[in-house]
Amino acid sequence: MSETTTRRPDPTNSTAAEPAAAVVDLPAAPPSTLRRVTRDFLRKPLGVAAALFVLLMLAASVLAPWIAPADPLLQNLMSVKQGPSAEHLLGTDSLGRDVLSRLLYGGAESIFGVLQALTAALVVGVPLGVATGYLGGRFDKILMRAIDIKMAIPGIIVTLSVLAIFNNSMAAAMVTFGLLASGNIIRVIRSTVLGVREELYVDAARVIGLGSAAIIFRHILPRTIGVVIVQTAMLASIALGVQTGLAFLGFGPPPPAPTWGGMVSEASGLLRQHPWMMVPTAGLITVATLALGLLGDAMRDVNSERLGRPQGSGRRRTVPAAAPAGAPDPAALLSVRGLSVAFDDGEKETVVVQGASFDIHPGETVGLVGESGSGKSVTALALLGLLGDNGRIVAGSVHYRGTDISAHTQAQYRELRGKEMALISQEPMVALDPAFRVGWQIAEVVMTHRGCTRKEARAHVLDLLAAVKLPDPAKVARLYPHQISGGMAQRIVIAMALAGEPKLLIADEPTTALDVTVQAEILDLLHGLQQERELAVLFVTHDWAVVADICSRAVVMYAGEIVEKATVRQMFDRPLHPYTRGLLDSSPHLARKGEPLPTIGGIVPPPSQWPAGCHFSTRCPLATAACRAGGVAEVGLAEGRTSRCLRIDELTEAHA
Ligand SMILES: Nc1ncnc2c1ncn2[C@@H]1O[C@H](COP(=O)(O)OP(=O)(O)OP(=O)(O)O)[C@@H](O)[C@H]1O
Repeated sequence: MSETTTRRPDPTNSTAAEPAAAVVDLPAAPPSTLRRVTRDFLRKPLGVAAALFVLLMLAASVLAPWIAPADPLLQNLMSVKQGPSAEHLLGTDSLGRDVLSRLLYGGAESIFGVLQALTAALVVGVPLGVATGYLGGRFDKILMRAIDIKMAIPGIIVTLSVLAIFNNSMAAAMVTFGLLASGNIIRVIRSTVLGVREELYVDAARVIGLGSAAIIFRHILPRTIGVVIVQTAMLASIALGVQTGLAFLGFGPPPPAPTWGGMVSEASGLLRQHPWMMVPTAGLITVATLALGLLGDAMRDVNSERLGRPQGSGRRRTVPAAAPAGAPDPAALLSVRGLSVAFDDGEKETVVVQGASFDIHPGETVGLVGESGSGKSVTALALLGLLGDNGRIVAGSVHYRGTDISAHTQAQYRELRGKEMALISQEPMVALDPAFRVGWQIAEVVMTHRGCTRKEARAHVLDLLAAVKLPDPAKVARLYPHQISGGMAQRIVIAMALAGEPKLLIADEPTTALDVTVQAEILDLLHGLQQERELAVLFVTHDWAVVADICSRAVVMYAGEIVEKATVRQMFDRPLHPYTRGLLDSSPHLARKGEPLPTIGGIVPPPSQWPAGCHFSTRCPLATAACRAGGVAEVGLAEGRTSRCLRIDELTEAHA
């Protein structure tokens, strides 16, 4: 077996002060988020110009009583309908009132109307959009149907009815407009949240035991900010149009009070005799609308640059059978019996893991091995209650420290995840939220599970970063995920997994995404941590070299079923299932020099195409008609081994 192990640096050569190959050149500590956002925004000239205009407009409206050159109501019949002059920079109207002063005073009314609409739309739209996207299910269905119905009702009729009921109140009209517009906001935010909640860092947050509220506030809401900003800017420009339109029609403050819409209305009446008046009034509204749109675009771009593009993990894929469950092993930390998992694709439920039984004892490392599509990850996620909305355990039990957790609610799983069991995933980068410094992300887990203060959490974070052999923990803690390498990211994910001091680690191909040298370092690290902390580990892998390196027992899975269980030595010496034998023979680490690498012909059938008999029968060189006739049970063998093969006697004899 020693020939099969990978050659790795000796972990004993690494010290916290001078970690061997783990040492990486750390980038300089990043500027603060606000500084980066400001710097990125200042690089967008149109956005800056729009922001300046909007700020100027707001300031001018607020400061109108102090900066307006004249009283907006003061009439001067001696100088009516005048063009721009030194005395009246934007001319006068039909009663000789100063147009600039009236525009300055009228701005407050328009801006106030826009704010009323935005407040109503955002207060209703953002929480409902986030809740419906995150929770899904019946709440989502009912809300979406309600929005469909609301969309079918003409908004103008509703607004005019409200104006009639509320005595032409502009405030009532703008709030109504905001409420009507909230439907769009709900939809747009919902679709963003639907994408974000599938991200692995959200799963990772669930794994570490964060509740829904914490996940929404810390991980979902920040990702919706860009959308909210764009929607707010778009809505502000539409609301400005609605407010000025209603004022144009004569709603809102009656004359002689200045309003932008009222001034455009007056200008349109004077179009032939005094066309100039239309220029500053309609021009201001047009430029204000344009500026709000450009500002929204620039802020959206800055936000998406800051957060990075949403990283689809591609982990989710589309998908009743049950196996009898035996008694759990009371000595095991985790005892799985007859576990079947199914996914619902909206039309039918498909079983993807069937009748899986295995145990993990305290301090033991068990390898879960098989080709891609065998059901390894689904089994691992089922143990953690992370099957998502369309997956469920349809049969069997999962006993953790003597308690069956297979029917746990998400609230109950949250108590376990992070504190008792933790997950290290395949893709460390996507398990980290790109918006936050890594130190903060680890501190969040520490505070959640250890109930300590921020200051205490900071000390724990540095200890954890040192435990995963990262040089200069204080500097690493200040980095953002995009500033670290894959190997560092995996060390940080491991530190997060250890933050709650779990007893069971589930490592789902934690080295697959890393290059070979880094893989070896991470394996060393995991092995060292497992020994130091006496952790039980379920190591999901397709790599026999990894199994040989760090596992004491192996569980082999094929097409949703466990086909063989044995100690690693037994399995390497005497595989008792044709699939295990085929897998071992085709392992590059076991290849004989000069001989072509044997392969198992064909591919793992998808769950919908599992054969009626032994699942491996379509690829098995030993399969007979009996193998294809019906399901094959798992048989217990000597030395605690099991195999799911009808020809087990011949296989045993062949090895004798
Ligand atoms: N969310 C899902 N919905 C429907 N089917 C799924 C879902 N997740 C996994 N499956 C299906 O379950 C089967 C087992 O997938 P799983 O990811 O557990 O395999 P695996 O052995 O871990 O493979 P890999 O090494 O590629 O991750 C596959 O056929 C897969 O398509």
